[in-house]
Amino acid sequence: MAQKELLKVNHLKQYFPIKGGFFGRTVNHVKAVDDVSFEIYEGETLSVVGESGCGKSTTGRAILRLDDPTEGTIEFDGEDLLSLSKREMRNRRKDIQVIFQDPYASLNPRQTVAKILTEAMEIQNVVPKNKRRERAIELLETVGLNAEQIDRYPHEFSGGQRQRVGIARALAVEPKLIVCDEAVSALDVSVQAQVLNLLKKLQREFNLTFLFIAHDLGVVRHISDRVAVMYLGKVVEIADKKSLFENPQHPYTKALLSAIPTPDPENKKERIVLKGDVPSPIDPPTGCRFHTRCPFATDLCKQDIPELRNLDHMEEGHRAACHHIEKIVSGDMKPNY
Ligand SMILES: Nc1ncnc2c1ncn2[C@@H]1O[C@H](COP(=O)(O)OP(=O)(O)OP(=O)(O)O)[C@@H](O)[C@H]1O
Repeated sequence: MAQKELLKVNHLKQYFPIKGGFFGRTVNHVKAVDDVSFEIYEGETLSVVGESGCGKSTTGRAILRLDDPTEGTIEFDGEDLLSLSKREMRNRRKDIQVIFQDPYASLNPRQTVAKILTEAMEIQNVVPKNKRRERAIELLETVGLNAEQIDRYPHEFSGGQRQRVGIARALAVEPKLIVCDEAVSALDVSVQAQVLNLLKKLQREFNLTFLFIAHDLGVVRHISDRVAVMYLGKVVEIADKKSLFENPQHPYTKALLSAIPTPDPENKKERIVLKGDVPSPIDPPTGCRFHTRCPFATDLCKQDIPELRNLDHMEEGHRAACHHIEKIVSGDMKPNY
Protein backbone atom coordinates (compact mmCIF):
# COMPACT_ATOMS: atom_id res chain seq x y z
CA MET A 1 0.00 0.00 0.00
CA ALA A 2 1.31 3.46 -0.91
CA GLN A 3 2.27 5.56 2.08
CA LYS A 4 0.34 8.74 2.71
CA GLU A 5 2.31 11.97 2.46
CA LEU A 6 1.57 13.83 5.69
CA LEU A 7 3.89 16.81 5.24
CA LYS A 8 5.34 18.28 2.07
CA VAL A 9 7.88 21.08 2.27
CA ASN A 10 8.49 22.68 -1.11
CA HIS A 11 11.29 25.11 -1.98
CA LEU A 12 11.29 26.55 1.52
CA LYS A 13 13.38 29.68 2.04
CA GLN A 14 13.88 31.58 5.25
CA TYR A 15 15.94 34.73 4.88
CA PHE A 16 16.31 36.80 8.05
CA PRO A 17 16.91 40.49 7.36
CA ILE A 18 19.99 42.19 8.79
CA LYS A 19 19.24 45.80 9.61
CA GLY A 20 21.94 48.42 9.52
CA GLY A 21 22.93 51.87 8.45
CA PHE A 22 21.57 55.12 9.67
CA PHE A 23 17.91 54.44 8.85
CA GLY A 24 17.86 50.84 10.04
CA ARG A 25 17.35 49.60 6.50
CA THR A 26 17.78 45.96 5.51
CA VAL A 27 21.38 45.72 4.38
CA ASN A 28 21.63 41.99 3.94
CA HIS A 29 20.02 38.64 4.77
CA VAL A 30 20.95 35.53 6.72
CA LYS A 31 20.00 32.77 4.31
CA ALA A 32 19.14 30.35 7.09
CA VAL A 33 17.14 28.00 4.86
CA ASP A 34 17.67 28.28 1.14
CA ASP A 35 15.42 26.20 -1.07
CA VAL A 36 14.71 23.11 0.96
CA SER A 37 12.23 20.44 -0.15
CA PHE A 38 11.27 17.13 1.41
CA GLU A 39 8.23 15.13 2.36
CA ILE A 40 7.34 13.04 5.39
CA TYR A 41 5.08 10.04 5.17
CA GLU A 42 2.54 9.14 7.80
CA GLY A 43 4.01 7.01 10.58
CA GLU A 44 7.66 7.55 9.60
CA THR A 45 10.55 9.38 11.20
CA LEU A 46 12.49 11.75 9.00
CA SER A 47 15.61 13.03 10.73
CA VAL A 48 17.25 16.29 9.77
CA VAL A 49 20.92 16.44 10.75
CA GLY A 50 23.76 18.88 10.29
CA GLU A 51 26.10 21.15 12.20
CA SER A 52 24.94 24.02 14.34
CA GLY A 53 23.59 26.89 12.25
CA CYS A 54 22.76 24.86 9.11
CA GLY A 55 19.08 25.74 9.34
CA LYS A 56 17.52 22.69 11.02
CA SER A 57 15.59 24.54 13.72
CA THR A 58 14.56 27.28 11.30
CA THR A 59 13.01 24.57 9.11
CA GLY A 60 11.20 23.13 12.13
CA ARG A 61 9.99 26.58 13.21
CA ALA A 62 8.62 27.29 9.75
CA ILE A 63 6.64 24.02 9.82
CA LEU A 64 5.22 25.01 13.22
CA ARG A 65 4.56 28.48 11.78
CA LEU A 66 6.52 30.06 14.61
CA ASP A 67 8.16 32.11 11.85
CA ASP A 68 6.66 32.96 8.47
CA PRO A 69 8.94 31.73 5.69
CA THR A 70 10.25 34.03 2.97
CA GLU A 71 9.25 31.65 0.17
CA GLY A 72 7.99 28.14 -0.42
CA THR A 73 5.00 26.07 0.58
CA ILE A 74 4.31 23.72 3.47
CA GLU A 75 1.46 21.28 2.97
CA PHE A 76 0.18 19.34 5.93
CA ASP A 77 -2.41 16.63 5.34
CA GLY A 78 -3.19 18.20 1.97
CA GLU A 79 -3.63 21.72 3.36
CA ASP A 80 -1.32 24.68 2.67
CA LEU A 81 -0.25 25.74 6.17
CA LEU A 82 1.10 29.08 5.03
CA SER A 83 -2.30 30.18 3.76
CA LEU A 84 -3.95 29.66 7.15
CA SER A 85 -4.88 32.61 9.32
CA LYS A 86 -3.38 32.78 12.84
CA ARG A 87 -6.64 31.47 14.25
CA GLU A 88 -6.85 28.57 11.77
CA MET A 89 -3.23 27.75 12.50
CA ARG A 90 -3.95 27.66 16.24
CA ASN A 91 -6.47 24.91 15.57
CA ARG A 92 -4.01 23.08 13.29
CA ARG A 93 -1.40 23.16 16.03
CA LYS A 94 -3.30 20.39 17.71
CA ASP A 95 -2.02 18.13 14.93
CA ILE A 96 1.56 19.43 14.92
CA GLN A 97 3.34 19.46 18.25
CA VAL A 98 6.93 20.12 19.25
CA ILE A 99 9.36 18.77 21.81
CA PHE A 100 12.31 21.06 22.49
CA GLN A 101 15.84 20.32 23.63
CA ASP A 102 15.46 21.93 27.01
CA PRO A 103 12.24 20.84 28.67
CA TYR A 104 13.12 22.97 31.69
CA ALA A 105 12.89 26.10 29.59
CA SER A 106 9.72 25.01 27.80
CA LEU A 107 7.78 23.85 30.89
CA ASN A 108 6.40 26.57 33.16
CA PRO A 109 8.30 26.14 36.45
CA ARG A 110 5.35 27.50 38.43
CA GLN A 111 2.90 24.92 37.12
CA THR A 112 2.49 21.36 38.36
CA VAL A 113 2.56 18.57 35.81
CA ALA A 114 -1.21 18.24 36.24
CA LYS A 115 -1.65 21.89 35.26
CA ILE A 116 0.82 21.64 32.36
CA LEU A 117 -0.99 18.66 30.86
CA THR A 118 -4.58 19.74 31.52
CA GLU A 119 -3.86 23.23 30.20
CA ALA A 120 -2.66 21.74 26.88
CA MET A 121 -5.94 19.77 26.66
CA GLU A 122 -7.94 22.87 27.57
CA ILE A 123 -6.31 25.07 24.91
CA GLN A 124 -7.13 22.56 22.20
CA ASN A 125 -10.36 21.44 23.84
CA VAL A 126 -9.58 17.76 23.34
CA VAL A 127 -10.84 16.07 26.51
CA PRO A 128 -13.98 16.97 28.57
CA LYS A 129 -13.04 19.11 31.58
CA ASN A 130 -14.01 16.51 34.20
CA LYS A 131 -11.86 13.84 32.52
CA ARG A 132 -8.68 15.87 32.05
CA ARG A 133 -6.90 14.95 35.28
CA GLU A 134 -7.61 11.28 34.73
CA ARG A 135 -6.25 11.61 31.17
CA ALA A 136 -3.17 13.43 32.49
CA ILE A 137 -2.45 10.48 34.81
CA GLU A 138 -2.87 8.07 31.90
CA LEU A 139 -0.45 10.14 29.84
CA LEU A 140 2.15 10.14 32.61
CA GLU A 141 1.95 6.37 32.76
CA THR A 142 2.19 6.16 28.97
CA VAL A 143 5.51 8.02 29.07
CA GLY A 144 6.91 5.89 31.91
CA LEU A 145 6.19 8.17 34.87
CA ASN A 146 3.63 7.45 37.57
CA ALA A 147 0.40 8.82 38.96
CA GLU A 148 2.01 10.01 42.21
CA GLN A 149 4.14 12.45 40.25
CA ILE A 150 1.16 14.37 38.86
CA ASP A 151 1.24 17.21 41.43
CA ARG A 152 4.98 17.79 41.24
CA TYR A 153 6.73 20.76 39.65
CA PRO A 154 9.24 20.48 36.77
CA HIS A 155 12.26 21.09 39.06
CA GLU A 156 11.37 17.97 41.05
CA PHE A 157 12.18 15.77 38.02
CA SER A 158 15.48 14.66 36.49
CA GLY A 159 16.36 15.83 32.96
CA GLY A 160 15.13 12.61 31.37
CA GLN A 161 11.90 12.65 33.39
CA ARG A 162 11.30 16.29 32.44
CA GLN A 163 11.66 15.37 28.80
CA ARG A 164 9.04 12.65 29.40
CA VAL A 165 6.72 15.35 30.78
CA GLY A 166 7.41 17.36 27.60
CA ILE A 167 6.49 14.31 25.53
CA ALA A 168 3.31 13.77 27.58
CA ARG A 169 2.35 17.39 26.98
CA ALA A 170 2.83 16.96 23.23
CA LEU A 171 0.73 13.76 23.31
CA ALA A 172 -2.04 15.40 25.36
CA VAL A 173 -3.60 16.95 22.25
CA GLU A 174 -3.36 13.76 20.17
CA PRO A 175 -1.10 15.13 17.43
CA LYS A 176 -0.26 13.52 14.09
CA LEU A 177 3.19 15.05 13.64
CA ILE A 178 5.73 15.85 16.34
CA VAL A 179 8.75 18.02 15.60
CA CYS A 180 11.48 16.81 17.98
CA ASP A 181 14.01 19.66 17.99
CA GLU A 182 17.22 18.30 19.55
CA ALA A 183 14.86 16.47 21.91
CA VAL A 184 17.53 14.21 23.40
CA SER A 185 20.66 16.28 22.79
CA ALA A 186 20.93 17.58 26.36
CA LEU A 187 20.52 14.15 27.97
CA ASP A 188 23.15 11.64 29.10
CA VAL A 189 23.76 8.86 26.60
CA SER A 190 21.92 6.17 28.60
CA VAL A 191 18.93 8.47 29.19
CA GLN A 192 19.02 9.42 25.49
CA ALA A 193 18.56 5.75 24.59
CA GLN A 194 15.60 5.40 26.97
CA VAL A 195 13.86 8.48 25.57
CA LEU A 196 14.51 7.36 21.97
CA ASN A 197 13.03 3.94 22.79
CA LEU A 198 10.03 5.62 24.35
CA LEU A 199 9.50 7.75 21.23
CA LYS A 200 9.64 4.65 19.03
CA LYS A 201 7.14 2.86 21.25
CA LEU A 202 4.76 5.84 21.18
CA GLN A 203 5.11 6.10 17.42
CA ARG A 204 3.90 2.52 17.01
CA GLU A 205 1.14 2.93 19.57
CA PHE A 206 -0.31 6.20 18.24
CA ASN A 207 0.80 6.10 14.59
CA LEU A 208 2.84 9.26 15.12
CA THR A 209 5.01 10.89 12.50
CA PHE A 210 8.27 12.50 13.62
CA LEU A 211 10.48 15.20 12.20
CA PHE A 212 13.55 14.55 14.29
CA ILE A 213 16.12 17.34 14.35
CA ALA A 214 19.61 16.55 15.65
CA HIS A 215 23.20 17.64 15.06
CA ASP A 216 24.58 14.15 15.44
CA LEU A 217 24.05 11.27 12.99
CA GLY A 218 24.82 8.77 15.76
CA VAL A 219 21.72 9.80 17.68
CA VAL A 220 19.36 9.46 14.73
CA ARG A 221 20.57 6.03 13.68
CA HIS A 222 18.02 4.04 15.64
CA ILE A 223 15.02 6.26 15.37
CA SER A 224 15.03 7.28 11.68
CA ASP A 225 13.39 5.77 8.66
CA ARG A 226 14.95 8.39 6.38
CA VAL A 227 17.58 11.02 6.98
CA ALA A 228 18.07 14.46 5.42
CA VAL A 229 21.53 15.98 5.80
CA MET A 230 21.66 19.78 5.82
CA TYR A 231 24.62 22.04 5.19
CA LEU A 232 24.47 25.83 5.17
CA GLY A 233 20.75 26.13 4.51
CA LYS A 234 20.48 23.32 1.96
CA VAL A 235 19.64 19.63 2.06
CA VAL A 236 22.72 17.99 0.53
CA GLU A 237 21.51 14.41 0.74
CA ILE A 238 18.30 12.66 1.65
CA ALA A 239 17.98 8.91 1.73
CA ASP A 240 16.56 5.99 3.64
CA LYS A 241 18.57 5.25 6.74
CA LYS A 242 20.20 2.05 5.51
CA SER A 243 21.52 3.56 2.28
CA LEU A 244 22.64 6.72 4.01
CA PHE A 245 24.64 4.90 6.67
CA GLU A 246 25.98 2.15 4.44
CA ASN A 247 26.45 4.01 1.19
CA PRO A 248 26.58 7.78 1.77
CA GLN A 249 26.77 9.75 -1.46
CA HIS A 250 27.66 13.24 -0.38
CA PRO A 251 31.14 14.05 0.97
CA TYR A 252 29.58 15.99 3.83
CA THR A 253 27.51 12.97 4.87
CA LYS A 254 30.69 10.88 4.69
CA ALA A 255 32.47 13.34 6.97
CA LEU A 256 29.62 13.34 9.49
CA LEU A 257 29.52 9.54 9.47
CA SER A 258 33.27 9.28 9.94
CA ALA A 259 32.93 11.32 13.14
CA ILE A 260 30.67 8.75 14.84
CA PRO A 261 32.80 6.79 17.33
CA THR A 262 32.85 3.02 16.81
CA PRO A 263 33.13 0.75 19.84
CA ASP A 264 34.98 -1.91 17.83
CA PRO A 265 38.76 -1.19 17.78
CA GLU A 266 39.24 -3.72 14.94
CA ASN A 267 36.84 -1.82 12.76
CA LYS A 268 38.14 1.73 13.01
CA LYS A 269 36.96 4.13 10.30
CA GLU A 270 39.08 6.73 8.64
CA ARG A 271 38.08 10.04 10.17
CA ILE A 272 37.47 12.76 7.61
CA VAL A 273 38.48 16.01 9.26
CA LEU A 274 36.95 18.94 7.41
CA LYS A 275 39.18 21.93 6.91
CA GLY A 276 38.10 25.43 7.92
CA ASP A 277 34.86 26.66 9.40
CA VAL A 278 31.34 26.67 8.05
CA PRO A 279 31.08 29.81 5.87
CA SER A 280 28.62 32.55 6.76
CA PRO A 281 25.00 32.04 5.69
CA ILE A 282 24.96 35.77 4.86
CA ASP A 283 27.28 35.25 1.93
CA PRO A 284 27.37 31.52 1.18
CA PRO A 285 29.91 30.14 -1.33
CA THR A 286 28.91 29.99 -4.98
CA GLY A 287 28.25 26.68 -6.69
CA CYS A 288 28.25 23.84 -4.22
CA ARG A 289 28.11 25.44 -0.76
CA PHE A 290 30.30 22.71 0.63
CA HIS A 291 33.15 23.23 -1.84
CA THR A 292 35.25 25.40 0.50
CA ARG A 293 35.56 22.48 2.91
CA CYS A 294 35.11 19.50 0.65
CA PRO A 295 38.04 17.09 0.37
CA PHE A 296 36.88 16.20 -3.14
CA ALA A 297 36.18 19.67 -4.53
CA THR A 298 37.44 20.77 -7.92
CA ASP A 299 37.15 24.12 -9.71
CA LEU A 300 33.86 22.93 -11.19
CA CYS A 301 32.29 22.89 -7.73
CA LYS A 302 32.75 26.66 -7.45
CA GLN A 303 30.23 27.12 -10.26
CA ASP A 304 28.04 24.09 -10.11
CA ILE A 305 25.93 22.33 -7.56
CA PRO A 306 26.73 18.64 -8.05
CA GLU A 307 24.12 17.05 -10.21
CA LEU A 308 21.35 15.13 -8.53
CA ARG A 309 21.43 11.48 -9.30
CA ASN A 310 18.57 9.07 -8.85
CA LEU A 311 19.62 5.60 -7.88
CA ASP A 312 17.74 2.79 -9.61
CA HIS A 313 16.20 1.37 -6.48
CA MET A 314 14.92 4.69 -5.17
CA GLU A 315 12.00 6.78 -6.16
CA GLU A 316 12.72 9.87 -8.16
CA GLY A 317 13.99 12.73 -6.08
CA HIS A 318 14.64 10.64 -3.00
CA ARG A 319 18.36 10.69 -3.28
CA ALA A 320 20.63 13.54 -4.08
CA ALA A 321 24.17 12.55 -4.82
CA CYS A 322 27.42 14.32 -5.46
CA HIS A 323 28.67 13.16 -8.84
CA HIS A 324 32.27 13.32 -7.63
CA ILE A 325 31.74 10.42 -5.30
CA GLU A 326 31.02 8.19 -8.25
CA LYS A 327 34.33 9.18 -9.81
CA ILE A 328 36.19 8.61 -6.56
CA VAL A 329 34.62 5.20 -6.08
CA SER A 330 35.52 4.26 -9.64
CA GLY A 331 39.12 5.39 -9.07
CA ASP A 332 38.97 8.35 -11.49
CA MET A 333 39.62 10.86 -8.75
CA LYS A 334 41.54 10.97 -5.46
CA PRO A 335 40.25 12.79 -2.40
CA ASN A 336 42.63 15.49 -1.15
CA TYR A 337 42.32 15.12 2.61
N1 LIG B 1 15.57 35.08 14.07
C1 LIG B 1 16.75 35.05 13.43
N2 LIG B 1 17.32 36.18 12.96
C2 LIG B 1 18.49 36.15 12.31
N3 LIG B 1 19.21 35.03 12.09
C3 LIG B 1 18.69 33.87 12.56
C4 LIG B 1 17.46 33.82 13.26
N4 LIG B 1 17.22 32.52 13.59
C5 LIG B 1 18.27 31.80 13.13
N5 LIG B 1 19.15 32.61 12.51
C6 LIG B 1 20.40 32.21 11.85
O1 LIG B 1 20.03 31.26 10.87
C7 LIG B 1 21.01 30.23 10.77
C8 LIG B 1 20.35 28.89 10.99
O2 LIG B 1 19.95 28.79 12.34
P1 LIG B 1 19.22 27.51 12.96
O3 LIG B 1 18.95 27.77 14.41
O4 LIG B 1 18.10 27.11 12.10
O5 LIG B 1 20.36 26.42 12.82
P2 LIG B 1 20.43 24.97 13.45
O6 LIG B 1 20.93 24.09 12.38
O7 LIG B 1 19.14 24.59 14.08
O8 LIG B 1 21.54 25.14 14.55
P3 LIG B 1 21.44 25.00 16.14
O9 LIG B 1 21.38 23.55 16.40
O10 LIG B 1 22.68 25.65 16.64
O11 LIG B 1 20.17 25.75 16.52
C9 LIG B 1 22.08 30.57 11.79
O12 LIG B 1 23.12 31.27 11.13
C10 LIG B 1 21.36 31.48 12.77
O13 LIG B 1 22.26 32.37 13.37
